[in-house]
Amino acid sequence: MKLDPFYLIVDSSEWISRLIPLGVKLVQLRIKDKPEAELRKEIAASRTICEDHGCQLVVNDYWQLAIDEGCDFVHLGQEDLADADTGAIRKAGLRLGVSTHDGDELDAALAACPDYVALGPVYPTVLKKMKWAPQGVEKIGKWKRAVGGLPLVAIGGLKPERLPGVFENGADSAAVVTDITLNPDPESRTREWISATQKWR
Ligand SMILES: Cc1ncc(COP(=O)(O)OP(=O)(O)O)c(N)n1
Ligand SMILES: Cc1nc(C(=O)O)sc1CCOP(=O)(O)O
Ligand SMILES: [Mg+2]
Repeated sequence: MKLDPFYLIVDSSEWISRLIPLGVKLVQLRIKDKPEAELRKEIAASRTICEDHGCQLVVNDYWQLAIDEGCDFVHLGQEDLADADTGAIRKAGLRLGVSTHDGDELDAALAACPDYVALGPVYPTVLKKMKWAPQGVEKIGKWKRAVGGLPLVAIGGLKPERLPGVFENGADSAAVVTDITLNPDPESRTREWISATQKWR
């Protein structure tokens, strides 16, 4: 399986309606702390937009809602992975991505037979407090050797000028939040990301 090299992460269907029509082909809906009814609505609305634009939709955390709404992927962190029914995710035809931050987490992720593995934070991130120091791009090469043919997603502090180092070290896709959502012109920045990743598409 090949992942698009530009992996956008946003926290609402409103962002999805703004940015996906620009040509984004892989997006994660990452919503925290909302009631289930609202989450379900957000996922359903995002799915419709993604389907209309040929974009794959990844749902973070809420694997059952992702199954119910017929999304493409579920992304799970290590704690969510321990609690999730990965058999049900697969049986429903969804693919699975798993976060990793150290060697033990990589072993646990690989044991779940995911469809991609994410490594982060490659650079410092302002989005959330992390208990891991920035990994650096060299760690991407180490991870790629360990995951073999499995797609590897790099995440954390990524910007267009950091992409050559990320891809040259073996990442297959680069995930981004704040470089786009906190940019004064998110639409233009999204277009920049699409063209900056073209060479790896
Ligand atoms: C592509 C990608 N990589 C890593 C994460 C982080 O997932 P997780 O560790 O579950 O943390 P939260 O995003 O839930 O705060 C991700 N979401 N996407
Ligand atoms: C959500 C998330 N997970 C990470 C991990 O290392 O698992 S880093 C991260 C934040 C990514 O946001 P930005 O592109 O703004 O740095
Ligand atoms: Mg999570």
